[in-house]
Amino acid sequence: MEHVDRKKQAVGEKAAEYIQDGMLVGLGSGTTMYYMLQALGDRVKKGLHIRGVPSSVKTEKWANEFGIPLTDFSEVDQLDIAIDGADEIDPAFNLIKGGGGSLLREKIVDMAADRFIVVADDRKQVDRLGAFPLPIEVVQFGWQLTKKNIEALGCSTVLREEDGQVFITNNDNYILDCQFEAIHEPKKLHEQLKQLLGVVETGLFFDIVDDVLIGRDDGVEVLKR
Ligand SMILES: O=C[C@H](O)[C@H](O)[C@H](O)COP(=O)(O)O
Repeated sequence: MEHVDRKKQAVGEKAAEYIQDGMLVGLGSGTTMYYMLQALGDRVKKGLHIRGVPSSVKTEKWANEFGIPLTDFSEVDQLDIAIDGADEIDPAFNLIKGGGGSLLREKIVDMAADRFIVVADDRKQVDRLGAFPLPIEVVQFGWQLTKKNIEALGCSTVLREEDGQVFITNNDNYILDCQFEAIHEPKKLHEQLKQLLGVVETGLFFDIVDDVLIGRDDGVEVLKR
């Protein structure tokens, strides 16, 4: 296993310990979450009773493989806890998410939770957001116009592709990866972007994180709001 994967595994396993019997759990997406789901599956096999709401088709598939019982927002409208990965985390616990293209469902799931815990390895900690291109989910129709309107806010954008094909989200939208010089005011930028026709959601998450678990060489560091 690669060094960084060991850190992801350590935080994933630590995060699974936060989940208590009877909880409704928001299940984030990404490679770090894979290890959380694996550890949670082990606890379920040992008798833990929980139900999870997955934030992507891939997370749903992994949860099924690990035997984690699932539900959805037709049955529940509040979650006890959500655990999710991140692409960047600043000192104020603002996040960039969406590197895997799941930002919209993740935001719906994470914001429905009473407590939101982020899991990441130490490469994700930054002083200021923006080195990682900000993923923005846009509707397919007229995406070229939406791209120009986003770029007018001061960034360059790339339409995301995967395996030579345009990447399509679980919600049948596109992702524009937007490189700003630096993101000084995440909330303000998010609000400006949301005004633009064609923008479905941004990968900026703010004001919702409770704890951050960081995987380091010497173990897992727990940062509290
Ligand atoms: O769309 C993907 C999500 O926001 C992920 O949680 C994020 O990209 C982090 O993923 P990973 O743990 O694979 O670095």
